[in-house]
Amino acid sequence: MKCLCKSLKIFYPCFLLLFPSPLLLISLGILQPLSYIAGKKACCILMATLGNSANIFWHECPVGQAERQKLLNQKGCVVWITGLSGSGKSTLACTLGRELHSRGHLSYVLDGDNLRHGLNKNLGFAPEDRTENIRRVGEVAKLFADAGLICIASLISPYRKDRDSCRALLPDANFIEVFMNMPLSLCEGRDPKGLYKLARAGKIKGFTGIDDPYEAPSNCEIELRQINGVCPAPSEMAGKVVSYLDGKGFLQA
Ligand SMILES: Nc1ncnc2c1ncn2[C@@H]1O[C@H](COP(=O)(O)OS(=O)(=O)O)[C@@H](OP(=O)(O)O)[C@H]1O
Ligand SMILES: Nc1ncnc2c1ncn2[C@@H]1O[C@H](COP(=O)(O)OP(=O)(O)O)[C@@H](O)[C@H]1O
Repeated sequence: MKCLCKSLKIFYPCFLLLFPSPLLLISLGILQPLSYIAGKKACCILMATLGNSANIFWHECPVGQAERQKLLNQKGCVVWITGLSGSGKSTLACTLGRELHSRGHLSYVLDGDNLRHGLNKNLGFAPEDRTENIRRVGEVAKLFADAGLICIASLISPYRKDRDSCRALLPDANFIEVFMNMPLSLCEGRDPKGLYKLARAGKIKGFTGIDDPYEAPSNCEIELRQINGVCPAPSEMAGKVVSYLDGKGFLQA
């Protein structure tokens, strides 16, 4: 075996030099597969140029998502709550987090307002800033799901293409979009932070629902709305999400 590996070590690079495949030639400079055989193990290192980074390598760790999920007895996923300011996103996120916790499930809330105090404090509310905000949170949510957690993201996330980009980061079933379909009049009537009042007075520019668009989802998994003009209690809405997660098998490994 050792002898075979030694021969491969010598002959494999020579073979590639003498007979480079068209695919290898095309990929040179963009993606360079470097294979080596050592002892009984064969591993493949991918060197890539991604975004603005060159010469970066993916390092695979021995403990994977499946093992973490088994440890936690649940499946990692992202519950993405979208809706107007004042529609009840944060309330639902926290109620859901509490409910999952009481059932013995590990979740984590990524709230737009809170993240803007740290990770996203260099971003404002111009369209490109909102897009970057959602992109970052989408990537963080993906990591939490990979860690095996039920990640609850609650952000206005007003643009459909940005939410769809976050969805595309995960296997489709693992991104559960929850639309807080509450009328603007209800949200504005609540106005717990007085922001709608300021927006109506022209003191805040580009406020979602007033002078910046909110694009309602067209393919969400869960839609929450008023029933006979009454908004369901947060616990009722959280219950719907828990039932969905349970039904799809996320609450077991
Ligand atoms: N111009 C403008 N438009 C909308 N919202 C505004 C704006 N300025 C400040 N705020 C406050 O910021 C909170 C929304 O942050 P998000 O990160 O969720 O927004 S976004 O997804 O990037 O659009 C939002 O919090 P919620 O009310 O919890 O939604 C507001 O309190
Ligand atoms: N299901 C609900 N029924 C009644 N009031 C609610 C409900 N959900 C949230 N609220 C109230 O509405 C206001 C806005 O809720 P919040 O969760 O902060 O919304 P968002 O995060 O979308 O801005 C808060 O004062 C909250 O107490």
